Amino acid sequence: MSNNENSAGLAGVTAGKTAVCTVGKKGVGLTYRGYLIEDLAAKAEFEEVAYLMLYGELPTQSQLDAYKQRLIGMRGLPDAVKKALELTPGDAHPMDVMRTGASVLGTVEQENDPEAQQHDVADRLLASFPSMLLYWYHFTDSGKRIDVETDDDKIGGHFLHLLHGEKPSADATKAMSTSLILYAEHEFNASTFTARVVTATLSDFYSAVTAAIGALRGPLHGGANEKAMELIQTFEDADAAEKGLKEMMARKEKIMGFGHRVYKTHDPRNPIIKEWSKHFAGDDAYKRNLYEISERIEQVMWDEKKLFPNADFYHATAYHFLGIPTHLFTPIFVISRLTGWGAHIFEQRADNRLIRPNAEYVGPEIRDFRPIDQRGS
Ligand SMILES: CC(=O)SCCNC(=O)CCNC(=O)[C@H](O)C(C)(C)COP(=O)(O)OP(=O)(O)OC[C@H]1O[C@@H](n2cnc3c(N)ncnc32)[C@H](O)[C@@H]1OP(=O)(O)O
Ligand SMILES: O=C([O-])CC(=O)C(=O)O
Repeated sequence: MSNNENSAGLAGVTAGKTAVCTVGKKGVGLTYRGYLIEDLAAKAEFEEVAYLMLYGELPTQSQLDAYKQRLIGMRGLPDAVKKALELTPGDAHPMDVMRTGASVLGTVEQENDPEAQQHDVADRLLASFPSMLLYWYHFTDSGKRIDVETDDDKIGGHFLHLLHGEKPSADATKAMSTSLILYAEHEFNASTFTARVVTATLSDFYSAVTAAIGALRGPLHGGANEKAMELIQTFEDADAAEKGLKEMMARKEKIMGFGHRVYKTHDPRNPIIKEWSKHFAGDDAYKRNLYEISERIEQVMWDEKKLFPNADFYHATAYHFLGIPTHLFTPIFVISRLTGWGAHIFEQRADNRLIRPNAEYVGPEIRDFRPIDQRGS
């Protein structure tokens, strides 16, 4: 491990080894186990990428078919989880619902023998996260207890089916699959590093995942896609966005969905999801306006600050055009990133050492202790 001087936020510090992913490596912006994100997004299904993450190699056709069937069979929720979701308030943030759902499942289907169980636990969470989220969503919205076990073979299609109550179009399913691929993995980002820290204490898979969800929830990480949507919707048109953005920058406000700790000029995931956003905007006046507002924000951010959209920015309008409510955006990131977290949890377990860095002490020198009755009022 290197030990840099100015390492606030561990910026620039190499905190361990991984064979899962490269981020910002010259010439190859993002790779999962050696495969370019552009190839995976264009040519693979999300379930292939999930398999690559969790089992180490791309599946053959028969392995993929079997894997999809396995995931379909793992979508049901135990009664205890349903009851807990029914008791969770409708105004809870859906990321808290994901965290709670994962935690309750971990009490019912405990991981007591990681070596034997860890793949089952990872697949179970992957398969049942959409069920948890949308069971809670419909129950608290309308009191309806939905059947969470559709026969859609793709997780993205299954998600949209549960959300809207009808089978999605092929286009919508493809867009969701691409989105899930883009969000699946990103080296030592804050949530994955959190999962590894928890794992390194020899804790269980569910604890690592619930902690990771907590880290992903914040607007400096996964929560940025929701904040980006809220921002885009505050502007009437592109000109108003330009004016508003400049005022925000004058006030030194952060614009969510822009900038990145590792990428310095662009995020390779952005053009891929931007294309889907543009595709769904089409000629529809309302959607076109939101897309144009987004493009103007992108332009202003580059002209004024040389900051570029990260993976979250155009995910906002892409999801919005798919009819997904804004507060469900970051939970979709959870469904996808579970695969990356899983890969890192397995990798950490295979070559473990407690993660426990030092701190530079900046507090007071040793001083006299005064009993409480001598400290004044
Ligand atoms: C999928 C993901 O998790 S991608 C990241 C999602 N998060 C966001 O979009 C939140 C907005 N972006 C940010 O806050 C940051 O760019 C981060 C958190 C992604 C990276 O943070 P860091 O590497 O610590 O960079 P830091 O926040 O120090 O920014 C460096 C400089 O750029 C500025 N800057 C960075 N991002 C932004 C932004 N989105 N809006 C305005 N200014 C920004 C900072 O104010 C800072 O300026 P200064 O040097 O004048 O103080
Ligand atoms: O790598 C990061 O810091 C954040 C990010 O883009 C991700 O987790 O997808």
